[in-house]
Amino acid sequence: MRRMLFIYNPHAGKGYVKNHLALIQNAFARAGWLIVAHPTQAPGDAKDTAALLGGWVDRVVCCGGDGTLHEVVNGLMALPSRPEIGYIPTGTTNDFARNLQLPRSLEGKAENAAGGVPRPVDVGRFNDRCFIYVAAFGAFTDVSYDTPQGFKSVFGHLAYVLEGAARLPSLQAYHLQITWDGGTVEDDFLYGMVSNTISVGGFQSREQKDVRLDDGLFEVLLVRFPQNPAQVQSVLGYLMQGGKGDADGMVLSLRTALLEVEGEVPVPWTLDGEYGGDPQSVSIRVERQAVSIVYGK
Ligand SMILES: Nc1ncnc2c1ncn2[C@@H]1O[C@H](COP(=O)(O)OP(=O)(O)OP(=O)(O)O)[C@@H](O)[C@H]1O
Repeated sequence: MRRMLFIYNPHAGKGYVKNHLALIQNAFARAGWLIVAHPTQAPGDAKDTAALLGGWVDRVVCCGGDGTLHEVVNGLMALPSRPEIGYIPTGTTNDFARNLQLPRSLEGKAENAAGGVPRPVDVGRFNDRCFIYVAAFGAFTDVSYDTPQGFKSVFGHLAYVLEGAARLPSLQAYHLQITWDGGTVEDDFLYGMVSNTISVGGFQSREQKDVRLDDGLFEVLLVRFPQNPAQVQSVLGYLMQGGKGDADGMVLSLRTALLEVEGEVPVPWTLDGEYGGDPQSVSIRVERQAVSIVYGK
């Protein structure tokens, strides 16, 4: 019998999954899986459990938000041989899940996690950690990990928006030297993002429109720090038009398998919406097709 490890965060989103565990596990059993279920007990538990038991199962089904998926991927990346990943998004934002064209109903999602086709997906290596869909620094990147989970659960997306507005005056410039496969740039930056996803927080850059999750390349968006009102307008216009154009040279967008970021001071990053530390130098490498995720028709 094929073995499945079912890791779920009972608090993700509004704790929605707690009332639907029988439906989900029934779909797994119907598809012939032997199930070991583990509700996460604390931050870090999904990663530890995936690393501890991942080598013993054929598939790990992760149920929660982007943070839980991030942890499961980090746990599995520590293994020499990795089981397939099924994903049932039940978090507040579920940004990454938008890439997977999952069925709308929870039962459909569970059936997909149990019976769908595994497809290769690239993983980003960020110094000694991994990320599945985004690593970012600068404006607003602290919002997703700075919001207490309880608050976020009740007010959902509204929390992100309110926290973001409260932080508008505290925008900071980061002086960075950034090197990628095809060039290098040194400047003051407002925001930077390395991603493997069609959108982040609902925003889509030009490169993200035709993303492939398994091409060995991540999309990079770098926004220079605006030095005068005209540049502020250019950046705002870019954001409001949903990532069209290059904002009069204020925005750089490219694709690469490697990105090195050198700061003059420590720079706080977020990885998949979780706090990623504040390293002064960062090396990001794409590990092509490092995991298999079950999705698509
Ligand atoms: N039992 C637990 N108690 C407290 N925190 C937990 C527990 N289990 C998991 N976590 C942590 O909760 C954080 C958020 O989880 P998750 O991403 O699944 O849900 P979410 O925040 O509702 O969704 P999203 O990330 O999509 O906004 C993760 O960093 C995870 O480590």
